[in-house]
Amino acid sequence: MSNAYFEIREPINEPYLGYAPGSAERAALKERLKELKSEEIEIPAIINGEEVKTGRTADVVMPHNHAHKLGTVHYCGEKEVNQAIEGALEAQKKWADTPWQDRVAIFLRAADIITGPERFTMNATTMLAQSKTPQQSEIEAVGELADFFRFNAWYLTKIYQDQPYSPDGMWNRVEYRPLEGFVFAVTPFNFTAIAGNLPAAPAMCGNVVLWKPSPESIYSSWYVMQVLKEAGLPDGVIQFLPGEGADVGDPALASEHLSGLHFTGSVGTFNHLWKTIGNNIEKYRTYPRIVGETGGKDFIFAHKSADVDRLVIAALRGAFEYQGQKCSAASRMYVPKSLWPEFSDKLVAEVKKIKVGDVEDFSNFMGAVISRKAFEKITGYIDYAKEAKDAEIIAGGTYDSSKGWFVHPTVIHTTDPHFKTMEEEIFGPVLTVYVYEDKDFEKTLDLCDNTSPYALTGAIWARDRYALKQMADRLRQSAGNFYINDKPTAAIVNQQPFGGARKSGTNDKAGSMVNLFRWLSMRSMKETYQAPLDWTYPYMGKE
Ligand SMILES: NC(=O)c1ccc[n+]([C@@H]2O[C@H](COP(=O)([O-])OP(=O)(O)OC[C@H]3O[C@@H](n4cnc5c(N)ncnc54)[C@H](O)[C@@H]3O)[C@@H](O)[C@H]2O)c1
Ligand SMILES: N[C@@H](CCC=O)C(=O)O
Repeated sequence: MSNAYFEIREPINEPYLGYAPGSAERAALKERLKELKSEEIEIPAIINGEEVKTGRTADVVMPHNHAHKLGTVHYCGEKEVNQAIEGALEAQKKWADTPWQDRVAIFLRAADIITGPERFTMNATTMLAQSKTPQQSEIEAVGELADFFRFNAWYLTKIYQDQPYSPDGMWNRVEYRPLEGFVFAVTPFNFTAIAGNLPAAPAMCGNVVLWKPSPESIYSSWYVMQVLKEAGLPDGVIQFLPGEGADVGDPALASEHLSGLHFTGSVGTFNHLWKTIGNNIEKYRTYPRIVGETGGKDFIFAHKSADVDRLVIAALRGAFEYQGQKCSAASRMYVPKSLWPEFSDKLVAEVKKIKVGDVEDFSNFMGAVISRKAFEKITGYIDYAKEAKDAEIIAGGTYDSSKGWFVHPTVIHTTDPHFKTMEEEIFGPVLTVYVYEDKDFEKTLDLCDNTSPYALTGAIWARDRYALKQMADRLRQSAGNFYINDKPTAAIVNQQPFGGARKSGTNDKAGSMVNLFRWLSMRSMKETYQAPLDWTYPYMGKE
């Protein structure tokens, strides 16, 4: 390979297709959905490029039609994890020395496969596996995933170019090495883009990765792995290890070669993984980097000067798109008394128009929640609100699990700012609103800041500029992604780097240079042109 100094063009965000009636993309997507549904697939592990069928299987079904089987997945355990670690360390010898341009070319090619020939496969598999509408699937399984690959490739070149100062007589250099060992990527069910990015970002930096996808979205994760293989990812660089959490997690975290954890999921799982790493700390050859993005209790805070019509739409989309199963979803709201009658009338009227059902019916705005477990958790909160004296359900509150895990968009009005559903992450289509006295604006900002242990996303609404400033200042630590007169969801790579602090995670912003730095270990190098020939210093000279 030539030693030429290569550059890649600054990417732009992938434009989304609209899937409007009569469009070619709508017809193509419907066709792909039909094809995929007509077949059952077998999902093995992939270790060193080989398909491994363990025989410990589980059914893969659709959340909106749980009787429909999409396939069978083979689960891994300690034996397969240990094989994967050994194979990854072997693959690392070549991969870590592969020039950056050859590494990133694979991910740039994968982005073009995702947005080109496999676009409708990517969209359709996420619709079927995670019950997303075509819109919700397009923005992430196609748009965001391709953006992650393209922008991370570009950021990486910027990092490599960042070099230290060299005074006369020397050349100071920094080498951005991959970590020594393997990175363990553990991914959540709700975003195919996150599932793909968590193993890909460290791999692009020259690391080898064990990827444990979520059992609840294994179907779309499998297709991401196929795209990476198709793009030329060498064997062993990303080991695909489906399985139950601890079956894969315990042996991976017990290895002396663990060099990093790239996690997105719930705070409970992250705390467990962090503690396990802490307990194993003496074993490791290097201190593992720990990156984890976790839950949220995301807010919308309205001032009395807010534009009510726009606020209603932001609340509806922010709370109910993808059934509220976004870590960023609006789940608590603070509305001043002076706006409440108009706001609640309009919000309830709009929520009543929402259609919930099979995502293959494109007139639906919402599909099903991911699993029986999620359904029971969410409906438990709804039932709790139904019984509570200090809360009233003003929209929704109904659910049906006979065919799929359907929960209707639900709005709770509470008189208690610490009501259970104002404080705990529900991860479903439930929005709780607390109405405050206009004169208590400042006190309510304090309340908003102190109510939840999370600090992921938040949105403030006002026309009054001074009020906006006051809100932004007071809520500075309340959200890592902060929105002004917008909904708190739908961050875009390279536009709103994503992540939160407090109990929402380490805020290492997915799809940013900050994230990539976590998978690189700097080696400072100083080359001296004329090393001294004399060990004495001038101050030692005779007076
Ligand atoms: N902050 C963010 O960027 C962000 C993005 C998406 C989702 N989330 C959060 O993720 C959660 C929803 O996702 P979920 O239900 O998939 O989360 P989860 O914590 O239940 O699972 C996440 C992953 O961890 C795995 N896991 C569980 N126990 C494990 C163990 N002992 N060892 C190894 N792996 C283990 C699961 O199998 C899954 O792959 C919500 O809390 C949501 O807020 C956060
Ligand atoms: N990045 C997504 C949320 C990812 C978490 O689920 C958003 O901004 O809505």
